[in-house]
Amino acid sequence: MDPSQNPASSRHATDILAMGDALVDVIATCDDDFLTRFDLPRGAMQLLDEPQALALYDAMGSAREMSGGSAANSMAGAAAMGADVAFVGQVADDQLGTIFTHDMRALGVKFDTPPLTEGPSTGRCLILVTPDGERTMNTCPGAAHCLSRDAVDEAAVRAASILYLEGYLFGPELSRQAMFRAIDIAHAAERTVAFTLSESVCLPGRREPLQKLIAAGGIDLIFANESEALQLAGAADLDEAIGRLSTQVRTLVFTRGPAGALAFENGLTTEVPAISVPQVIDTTGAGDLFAAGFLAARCKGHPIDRQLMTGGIAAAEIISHFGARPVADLADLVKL
Ligand SMILES: OC[C@H]1O[C@H](O)[C@H](O)[C@@H]1O
Repeated sequence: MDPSQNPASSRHATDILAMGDALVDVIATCDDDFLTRFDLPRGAMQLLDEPQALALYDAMGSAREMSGGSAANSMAGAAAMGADVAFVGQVADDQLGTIFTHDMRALGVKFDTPPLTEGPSTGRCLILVTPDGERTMNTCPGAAHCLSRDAVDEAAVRAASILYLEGYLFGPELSRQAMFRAIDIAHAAERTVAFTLSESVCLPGRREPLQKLIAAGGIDLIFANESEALQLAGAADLDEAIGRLSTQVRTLVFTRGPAGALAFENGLTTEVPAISVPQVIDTTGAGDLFAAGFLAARCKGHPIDRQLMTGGIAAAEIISHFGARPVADLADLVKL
């Protein structure tokens, strides 16, 4: 049995330790013309350098700032649902880094990666939300992509039932090596390694090393949306993707937006419908909060359908307002 599913026999100090981009989100609304005018990739994520980020920031309308980062959002959500969680990510010794650190700790997430004292500033993600609730992300990763192997604390990885890795951080060689080190430590300690895909891991130059890692048994659980799963597996539909990936990964979890979510584990497919919301305000963080709910329920030993449902409830909460950090009482909503 996957040790992450049986808390009684695998009581570790931490439920989940995540590695991901440490970012502060800058969120503004815009119309579709704005995206066209600035040639922004609607519904996707692109990387910006510092001058590009400053130029886009100047052009954006009034914005609100809040801590973000995909895996960091997941840990914030999992903590809110009662999981004991930790985060490894790189900030700089600056104001945004202080804000990010404060927010993580205030939410109960253990976050001890020392800030960079020289080099790039703390990363930020300029997010534009169109009237249909779709988010377009423009990330200036800054310090986040300076995360190195030294930031991985062996004892902290060993102390967690699940190591949760974010696809965005798999791009730069430096942080990819940090992830490899964490995977080695986690597997030597017989922990579960979960990986959330992002569209960026499907880029040439990233997809191949990820496929190699998967083929070598480096990942036990994958989270993906439908399009990421098809691209990674080189498949035409989800059944084909499951057929290919399930020989290499023990648990596959696919989110399908309004069509719900499904998991493939132990030869069985489990599907759940999406939770409907009165209005989709901002889809930022939907996948992050889905993973948070799924893992929080898994760590409490709930069955796979409850894990999927919990992910769906958390995702529904996050798309009902601006920003990728929960505002409602998630613990009360999911009642784990
Ligand atoms: O998944 C959403 C997150 O991705 C980006 O990394 C942003 O920080 C945002 O909060």
